[in-house]
Amino acid sequence: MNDRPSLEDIRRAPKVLLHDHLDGGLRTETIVDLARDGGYGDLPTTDAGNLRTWFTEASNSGSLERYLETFSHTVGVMQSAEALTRVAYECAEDLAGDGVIYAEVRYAPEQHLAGGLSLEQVVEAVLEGFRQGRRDHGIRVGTLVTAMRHQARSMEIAELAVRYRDAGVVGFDIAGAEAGYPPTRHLDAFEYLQRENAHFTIHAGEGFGLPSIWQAIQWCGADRLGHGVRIIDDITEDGDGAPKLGRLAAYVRDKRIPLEMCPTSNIQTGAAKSIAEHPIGLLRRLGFRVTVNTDNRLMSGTTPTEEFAKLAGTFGYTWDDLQWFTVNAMKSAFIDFAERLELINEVIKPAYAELRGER
Ligand SMILES: O=c1[nH]cnc2c1ncn2[C@@H]1O[C@H](CO)[C@@H](O)[C@H]1O
Ligand SMILES: [Zn+2]
Repeated sequence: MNDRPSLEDIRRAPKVLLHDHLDGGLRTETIVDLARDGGYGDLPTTDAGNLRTWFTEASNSGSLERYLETFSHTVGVMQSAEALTRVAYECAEDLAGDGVIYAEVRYAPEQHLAGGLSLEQVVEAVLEGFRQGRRDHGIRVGTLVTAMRHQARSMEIAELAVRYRDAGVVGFDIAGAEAGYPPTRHLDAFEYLQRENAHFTIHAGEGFGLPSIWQAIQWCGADRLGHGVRIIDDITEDGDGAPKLGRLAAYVRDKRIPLEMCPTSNIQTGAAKSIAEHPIGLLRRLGFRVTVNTDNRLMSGTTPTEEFAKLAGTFGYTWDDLQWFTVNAMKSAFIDFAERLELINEVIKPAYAELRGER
C-alpha cells in the first residue's frame, strides 16, 4: 500500500477546484504580452520572472485589502475579448496540466468593461476560452460570475448569471474587501437568485468573522462559503479539552455547507498564521465539508497539487484524505447531480484506488 502521496502522484490524481479566480491565475508571460499589446504601462516590471516574484511578495502583506491591490495589474490587462479568451484558455490548460478534472473559476465581469466591452461580451469571451480549453485538454470548467461587494452592481451580475446559466455560467459569488461590506448589502441579488433556483457562494469569514458567515448563510442563503475559516471562532473547548461547537458552527456542519478553503491565500491575508495552525486541520477532523482550493494561483504562487502537498506534508494526509477532499468538492459543485456522480464514481474513485495501489 502506497500511503504517502508524492508531489508527482498528487499531480496525477484527479482534483476538483471550486475556488479559483480567473484574474488571480494569469501566467506572468501572458501579463507581459497583454500589457504590451494593450498599451498597459503600469506593470511594476516587464520581466516575467521578476513579475512572478513581485506578485507573491506584494501579496504577502497580512491584510486582505493590500492583497487585493495587486489585482489592478491583472484586471488592467484583461480588457479585450481576445485577452479574456486567452486568459481563460490558459487557465484551463494550466489546471488540466495540474490534474484538475473539474473547476469552477470566478471573475467579476464588471471589472472588464474599461475597453468598451459589455457585460455580455465579457462573459462570452471567457466562456469561449473555456470551451476551447475543454476541446483541447478535456477539462470541464464552469464559471462563477462575481459581483464586487463594495460596488452596487450585484443585481445586474446576478441576472447575468441566470441569463447564461445554460451556457456555462454555473453560479454567482461576491468578493472584494469584506470588512464594512456585509453580504446583506446585496440581499436583493441573493433573493432573486433563490427565486430563480440558481446557485451561489459568498466570500465570508476571511477578512471578517462570524457575523459575515452568519449573514451569508442565514440571511442570504449561500450554498457554499468562500473560505469560511473564521467559523473556527465558534468552536471552543469544553472542560476536558474536547471541541465544542457553537450553534452556527453546528449548523454549518449539520447542513453539510461546503467550505472553500484556500490555505496559502489565508496565510498571505492574515486569516491564518501558518499551514500547521490553519483551521482546516481541526475542521477536517470534525467532519465539516471541507474542500481545498487555490484562490489565486499567481498571487499565492501555488497550484492545486501544491496545496494538497502542503497539507499532506503538514497533517500527514494520506490518499484517503485527499480523496475525501476531492469527493467533497465534487459533491459541492454547482453542476447537476448526475454529472457529479459520474465524475465521482467513474473518474475520482477508480483513480485514487489505483494511487493507493489497490488496482
Ligand atoms: O480571497 C479573496 N477574497 C476576497 N476577494 C478576492 C479574493 N481573491 C480575489 N478577490 C477579488 O475577486 C475579484 C474577482 O475575481 C478580484 O479582482 C479580487 O478583487
Ligand atoms: Zn477568493
